Amino acid sequence: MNGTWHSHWRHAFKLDPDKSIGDEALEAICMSGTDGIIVGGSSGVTYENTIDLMARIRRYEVDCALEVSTLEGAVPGFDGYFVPLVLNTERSEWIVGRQLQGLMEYGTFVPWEETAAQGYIILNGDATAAKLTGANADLTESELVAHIQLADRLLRLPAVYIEYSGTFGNMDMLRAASRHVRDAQLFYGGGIDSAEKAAQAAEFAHVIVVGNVIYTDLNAALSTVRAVKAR
Ligand SMILES: CC(C)=CCC/C(C)=C/CC/C(C)=C/CC/C(C)=C/CC/C(C)=C/CC/C(C)=C/CC/C(C)=C/COP(=O)(O)OP(=O)(O)O
Ligand SMILES: O=P(O)(O)OC[C@@H](O)CO
Ligand SMILES: [Mg+2]
Repeated sequence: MNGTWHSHWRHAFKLDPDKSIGDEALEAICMSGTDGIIVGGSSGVTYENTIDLMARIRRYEVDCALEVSTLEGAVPGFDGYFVPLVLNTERSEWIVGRQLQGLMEYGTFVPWEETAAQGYIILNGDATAAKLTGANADLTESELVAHIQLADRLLRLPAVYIEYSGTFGNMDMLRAASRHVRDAQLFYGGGIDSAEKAAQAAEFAHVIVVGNVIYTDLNAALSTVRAVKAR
């Protein structure tokens, strides 16, 4: 794996600027022992709600990265930036189109040392991100392996993200992905709502990302950190 600011991560929470979280819950998340907080969402992300959330997370020492999903939500001041490229869509707008627009607008301000592309492979067709980007979520295992080779070997992306947002994914698919990743950091996110599921996904992914459960069952969310750190 490449040596970058996120290369030591094993666990991350994803906070959605479009959702509200109280101060106590935010403190518990930031002080949980997680390796990083990712700020990101696939809809309703604006400059205002992103900068608001960043300022609140900034009270804590934890690494805080922005996953840039809209042009208007590109806010300076984060510790790091992830830029998603969706690999399993035929709509070039989501592979390079919006990213080029972003670079035309903010290229001079990008902190390159702290910015990493993420090759997204979206495998839950019901996820907002899948619908938005027209992702082909019904990949066979060999198609998935080809996508991993594309991201890791051909494009040499620093990170590959197996995304099942909203549902716990097929661990056989994640295992297959993990067997074919060589240099990229493998992220997994989707439906982790217990220590058991966190441990299962962490068996194959370098980094597990926990999102929605933060807003429905905070204690279950916190248990996922312990599950990964105890390994
Ligand atoms: C000014 C400054 C300092 C800038 C630094 C920022 C920076 C590095 C800018 C670079 C410029 C640039 C390249 C900008 C373009 C960014 C852009 C618009 C890219 C497109 C990203 C993309 C493919 C978005 C599609 C949706 C997607 C894959 C989002 C990822 C996050 C995700 C899936 C979240 C889950 O969303 P959620 O809402 O929780 O979903 P559920 O409903 O399923 O729960
Ligand atoms: O919200 P969940 O389903 O936990 O997924 C986390 C993350 O992968 C979303 O981009
Ligand atoms: Mg979500």
